[in-house]
Amino acid sequence: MSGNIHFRSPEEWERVAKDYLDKGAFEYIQSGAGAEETLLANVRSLKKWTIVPRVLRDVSAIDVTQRIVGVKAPVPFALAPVGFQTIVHPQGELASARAAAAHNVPFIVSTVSSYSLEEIAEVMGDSPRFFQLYWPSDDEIALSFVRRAEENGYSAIFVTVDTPMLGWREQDKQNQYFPLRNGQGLGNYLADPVFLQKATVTKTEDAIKEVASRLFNATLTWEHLKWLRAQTKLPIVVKGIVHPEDAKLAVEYGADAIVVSNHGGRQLDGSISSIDALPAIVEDVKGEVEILFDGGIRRGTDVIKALALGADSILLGRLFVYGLANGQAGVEKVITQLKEEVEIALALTGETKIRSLQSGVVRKVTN
Ligand SMILES: Cc1cc2nc3c(=O)[nH]c(=O)nc-3n(C[C@H](O)[C@H](O)[C@H](O)COP(=O)(O)O)c2cc1C
Ligand SMILES: O=C(O)C(=O)c1ccccc1
Repeated sequence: MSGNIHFRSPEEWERVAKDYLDKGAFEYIQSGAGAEETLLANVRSLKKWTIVPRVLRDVSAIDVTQRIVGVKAPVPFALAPVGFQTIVHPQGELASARAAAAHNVPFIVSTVSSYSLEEIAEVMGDSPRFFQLYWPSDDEIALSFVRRAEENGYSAIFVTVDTPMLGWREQDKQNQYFPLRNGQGLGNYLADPVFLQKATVTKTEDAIKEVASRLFNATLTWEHLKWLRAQTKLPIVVKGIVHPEDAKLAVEYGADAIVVSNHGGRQLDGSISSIDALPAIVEDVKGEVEILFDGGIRRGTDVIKALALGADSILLGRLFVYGLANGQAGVEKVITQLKEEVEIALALTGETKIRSLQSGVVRKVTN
């Protein structure tokens, strides 16, 4: 149910979230790394791409369904993996997962979710879901996460590769705001038999230390991906690619899909905007691997631009997180609003199907 939340623009969703949340939590979500050049560039570069619509093409029957990593979805977007969702709403991932399930929109559970992947699966029934792996410093724990995902109906593993360590987050340092340090985002670790066997956790403080020391793995290479490929039959999605050479390597190492993403400008500041990274990657690997896209998507027209430039589907990050300030109803409203907006934008572009969108309908302005 979307409750009785009335229409809100993306800017309003953000403003409402800002009103609801305390400063540390809101800025943790909103901010980017360093001087926030990349955070801004994600949004600004999307605005530089313009749509050049076609007319008189009978757009009376619109179909925005799309396959997303093996799932037939009613919309060409899914909810991105976002950790620590209880900093936004007490129901956290349970609320956003229920919202996704209500509309059959794929939901991606982060390794640092506040609720465990088992708890989230339970509220989702048979609705589509994927698991995002922050590969821990211990391969046995990594494998245990993957097995739990397999056993609980997650139908793909997203391996995030742009985070061998956390980016330089000035806002969070100023606010001294680190959700992990407050004991958030431990859901998957605290429910993991292999982790519990290896770590001494008698109180929350110990748990935080034990997780923090294992959470990221700066030794990862493409060989790890090869190893994972041999361990699971689930599709593997490599999240966090912006260089075409890495897109080719992802194909070579057996990825089924990639996410063209710079982590919403939260990792390497000064790195290329997602939309500017997309065309070269599409040119090199389109057709060999499914291409997902995220970064700066706030409106239906942004979705159309990224799809026209060759993305197969989109992940929503902050947009749905701002909706979550209003719980499940807020996330549902974000989903239904964006769906309608995508339908209208597709028709007004002069197309009736997502897969008919071609790069000929977009042009980059240079001024
Ligand atoms: C608060 C927050 C937490 C995030 N946590 C994760 C995470 O746990 N794993 C991950 O792969 N990406 C994470 N991301 C990145 C998103 O999956 C996505 O790439 C990004 O938000 C897309 O940009 P957008 O917010 O402009 O849509 C997070 C992003 C935000 C804003
Ligand atoms: O905030 C993030 O973007 C994120 O992905 C993350 C993951 C683990 C710990 C801290 C941040």
